[in-house]
Amino acid sequence: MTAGAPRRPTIAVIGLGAIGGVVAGTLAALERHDVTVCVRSPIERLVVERPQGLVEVQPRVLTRPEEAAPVDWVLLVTKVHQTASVAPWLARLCGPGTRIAAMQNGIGHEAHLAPLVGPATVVPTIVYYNGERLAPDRVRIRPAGGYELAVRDDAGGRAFAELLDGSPMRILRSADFATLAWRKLLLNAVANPVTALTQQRQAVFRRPDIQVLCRSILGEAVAVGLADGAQLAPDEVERIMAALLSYPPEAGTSMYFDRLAGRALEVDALTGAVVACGERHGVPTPVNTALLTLLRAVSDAATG
Ligand SMILES: NC(=O)C1=CN([C@@H]2O[C@H](COP(=O)(O)OP(=O)(O)OC[C@H]3O[C@@H](n4cnc5c(N)ncnc54)[C@H](OP(=O)(O)O)[C@@H]3O)[C@@H](O)[C@H]2O)C=CC1
Ligand SMILES: CC(C)(CO)C(=O)C(=O)O
Repeated sequence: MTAGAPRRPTIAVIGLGAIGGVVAGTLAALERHDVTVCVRSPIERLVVERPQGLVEVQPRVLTRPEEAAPVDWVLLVTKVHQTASVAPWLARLCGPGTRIAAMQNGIGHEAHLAPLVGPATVVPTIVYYNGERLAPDRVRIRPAGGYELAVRDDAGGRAFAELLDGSPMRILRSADFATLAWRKLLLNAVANPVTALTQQRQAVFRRPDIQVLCRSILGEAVAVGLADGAQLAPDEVERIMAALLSYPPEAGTSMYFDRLAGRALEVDALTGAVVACGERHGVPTPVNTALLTLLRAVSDAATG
């Protein structure tokens, strides 16, 4: 750094998979930040395939938490069931001024993360783009809908959005983040289980019989969301169906790729969250409960 030049924001990305790889590559390509990736296996470079063209970057790579020091931003981009395993990274990277963008599907991340982040502030972030990991050092983004990301319209959310200023990422700032988080959970309640259980990419949602199933999953989940305080619309089921069908047919889902690879599924944070919330509010969820049972059996067999 030259004398007098402003200090570059420091950003550590934990979870260099489909979503983390895209955001790490996008941030590093801006050349405004010091981007570090925290990984289990080192990489030489990171390539992001975007509709705007390829980006190739060489972020700083750390493989051991002991090498890490507090940063301005941590981007937490593991699956939710992997969060506990990154506690040693969080312990080293989080200081009083650190903000943590929780770029994970599901709801309630501030509460889940509170025991792990010490004095740092959690900034929940919704991810709409579809990511696919093609190799440990290569990812692809498939955008869908009007935005790639959404944040709360508060100081933390706005600061996160500023990190990506000048990039192709379109970021929604919302005064009703809780409702957006529920809408994203509704999308995941159909997209992820159906692709994982059928082992088919999102083309499967073009089938009329699958659409009937999706509407029953969503009918229950919308009732749960409303009971939980989300401001969902009277035609919410159809809105989510339209959002689902806005993804390209060749897109997978995060759970589909885990199923293909024989990894544990992020089931408790998604279908599990709908069922657990339904139980709390006394809203029956028989279809989602059946999916939960099937997904847990698949996931347990994979890790067994
Ligand atoms: N994929 C998608 O299209 C979308 C995903 N999401 C959400 O984003 C989040 C991330 O999903 P996605 O990117 O698909 O997941 P991936 O499985 O592609 O990536 C997860 C990454 O976390 C890493 N990781 C896990 N545990 C550790 C650890 N202890 N130390 C270091 N690294 C670790 C994995 O590393 P390793 O390779 O070593 O296992 C992997 O690189 C999830 O909550 C998902 O639901 C949201 C929107 C879309
Ligand atoms: C909405 C969707 C399906 C986009 O990829 C997703 O969030 C996921 O794959 O987990």
